[in-house]
Amino acid sequence: MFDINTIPEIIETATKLAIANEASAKRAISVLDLTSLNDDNTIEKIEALCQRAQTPAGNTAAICVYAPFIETSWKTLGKSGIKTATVVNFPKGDKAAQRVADETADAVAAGADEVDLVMPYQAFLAGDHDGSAEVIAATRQACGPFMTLKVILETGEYPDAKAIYDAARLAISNGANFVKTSTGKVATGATPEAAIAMIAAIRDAKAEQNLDCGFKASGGVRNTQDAALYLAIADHMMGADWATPATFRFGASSVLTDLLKTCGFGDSNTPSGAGNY
Ligand SMILES: O=C[C@H](O)COP(=O)(O)O
Repeated sequence: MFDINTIPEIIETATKLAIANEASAKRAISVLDLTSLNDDNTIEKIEALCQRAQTPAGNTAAICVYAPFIETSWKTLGKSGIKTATVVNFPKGDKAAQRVADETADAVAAGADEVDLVMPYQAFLAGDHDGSAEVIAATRQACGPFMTLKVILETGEYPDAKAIYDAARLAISNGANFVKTSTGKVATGATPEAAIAMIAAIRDAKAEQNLDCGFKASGGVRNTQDAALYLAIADHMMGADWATPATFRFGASSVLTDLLKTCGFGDSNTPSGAGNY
């Protein structure tokens, strides 16, 4: 069972373990969902994003785009092996279950490999756990059994780490393949405290329910040092070989520039004027 009092100790240990070097930058690139969720996206910008995901330090795990760009993404990514992720019920998490299921079915039909769902966090925080579970389960069903479903908790809006832990347990029980911290659209994105609560939920769901789930840190992950700290938290809590693209992701729009710089590539892989799609 999760003990909230262990958080400072875990952060202290992980901070000592976190090293912002080339190895951790390369590892972060391999688990990165390179994200562009801006209102001014265009086909050309998403094509450039897909090119950028194929970096001189290795491919990212996925790109994450709004639904109208799913087809552009998978066509541009071709046989690179990089997945196309999209978002549903985004960013407020306030749509009815049937509407979210329809949105998900459309994303699947358009060729998305992965769906990032905003859980009805406001309803959850108001005590409506059944309503939240219904939306997650409906999305799981629309995805089918094999598609990767990431459930965004929007942890910056929660009163404490215990509420984050409880929301993560609810998401995992209802079919999440990943629990993800944030949309990037509210003031507070990923934090080490939220990561620890969510990874504790992942660990407990495995031990108590034999359910497998991964973790995605998103929102405000800006540099190699940030990435190294989240990887060190996962290594410390789950073991050094746990975090792979199947279990761990970063969702970030701008971290790639610093990760490449750490790998010695400067801005050479950054198209002019880009860096924050
Ligand atoms: O899912 C990822 C977030 O939308 C990206 O947030 P960011 O722009 O703070 O990196």
